[in-house]
Amino acid sequence: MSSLEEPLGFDKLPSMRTIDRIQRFSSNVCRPRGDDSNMGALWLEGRQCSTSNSCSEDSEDYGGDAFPWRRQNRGKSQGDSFSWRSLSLGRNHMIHGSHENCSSIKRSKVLNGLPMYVKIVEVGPRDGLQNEKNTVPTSIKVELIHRLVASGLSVVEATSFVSPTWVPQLSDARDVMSAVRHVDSARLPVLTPNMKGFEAAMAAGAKEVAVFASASESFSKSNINCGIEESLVRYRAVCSAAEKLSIPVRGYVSCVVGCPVEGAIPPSKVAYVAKELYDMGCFEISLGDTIGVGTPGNIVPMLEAVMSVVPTEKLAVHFHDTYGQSLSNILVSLQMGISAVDSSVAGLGGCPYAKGASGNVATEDVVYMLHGLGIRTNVDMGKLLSAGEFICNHLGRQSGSKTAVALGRAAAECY
Ligand SMILES: CC(C)(COP(=O)([O-])OP(=O)([O-])OC[C@H]1O[C@@H](n2cnc3c(N)ncnc32)[C@H](O)[C@@H]1OP(=O)([O-])[O-])[C@@H](O)C(=O)NCCC(=O)NCCSC(=O)C[C@@](C)(O)CC(=O)[O-]
Repeated sequence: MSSLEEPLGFDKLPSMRTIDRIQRFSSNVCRPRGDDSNMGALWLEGRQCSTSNSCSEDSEDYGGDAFPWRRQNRGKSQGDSFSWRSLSLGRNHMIHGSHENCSSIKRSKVLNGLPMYVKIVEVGPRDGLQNEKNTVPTSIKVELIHRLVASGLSVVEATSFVSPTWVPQLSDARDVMSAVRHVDSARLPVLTPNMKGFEAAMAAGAKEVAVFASASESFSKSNINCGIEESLVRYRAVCSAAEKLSIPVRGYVSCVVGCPVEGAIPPSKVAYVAKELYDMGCFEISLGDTIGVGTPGNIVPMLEAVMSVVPTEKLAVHFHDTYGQSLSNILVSLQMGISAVDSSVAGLGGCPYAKGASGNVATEDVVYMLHGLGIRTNVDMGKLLSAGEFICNHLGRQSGSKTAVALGRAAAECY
């Protein structure tokens, strides 16, 4: 067994003793109801509601030492109640996800440190499609972006201004960006590996960019043809040019727990690269488990190391689901105070330069879990499902989202 295949122990994990107190309310999707038919909704022990209906922690019941990393993600709620929009699955069939309000949420020692709102960064049109063998027409990519934005996602990574030799699938970056540049209801960042990419992105109308470094020297070389230090020099140039134009720059760190060449990556290396990106001006650092080998056992120490040098509210997590660990990794990240999560519609994705990398965690599955936890995302599940169905139909394959498959099956059974 290689070091990547060996899961780490549970000694770093928060206690899950009370997890069995969570009771899931089942739903009958064929029978429209407005009361308790919550798709994925959980009654949580541990959240209390003030008169303003914002959930608060029961700090007395909840010894602060148990989760020393719990911190500031309070007060992100933008509304007064958990109100699920009705989810349309077909002609006459609706799933009502009304969670009523948080007064219905009971107390939980395990789950009450979670944020009230999670920002989802949809990476499907970029990370999701970059590895597709067959060329996806520009018009399909543009339509996908429009559908994802229409579902309520506030950030949709649109494409990459990288070398067309390296990533042929995204060689239409300029045309994609030109077609969506006037979208103003969401942010549409694009990847830029160097100044050439940055300048091309600006010329095409991009208003936000992302740079992507690696915590693995070998992966950096195979992905962007230079080592970590040289990549940081390039990204400093991009950040400096971006600052002059008031363009926000997001920073990625890939291979945060494992590299296809080097194996396990020490948390200190991840922390180093994350801090460099932060110091050069990246407004948010997304920590990518590029090949999906992480478990909460190694994600927790990695996050602890990064959080010691970069503020928690500046961090996002980016998981690939190779070993089916993404949702547990996201949950533990939320418990540690993170409230920005990358995901890809229908679970599309994988890096062409990371052997063995599978799809990103599916946005539908993330939204299902978050809504089940009573966490707001502003995403309309019905519209998200339809965006996933659209791209899967085009690609001629079943969705990689278990939620999409289950809800699709449930809808079909209604006919
Ligand atoms: C970085 C380079 C460009 C270096 O590639 P290089 O071959 O070393 O570049 P070069 O500077 O030697 O130039 C060679 C040619 O490429 C051109 N070139 C140079 N730059 C650009 C550009 N921006 N756009 C278009 N063309 C470009 C340049 O103009 C020149 O053209 P020529 O003169 O020969 O005609 C290349 O390695 C590259 O594009 N790599 C990107 C690979 C990629 O996109 N990988 C997937 C990203 S996913 C990821 O990193 C992980 C993440 C973020 O998803 C998180 C996670 O999952 O964990």
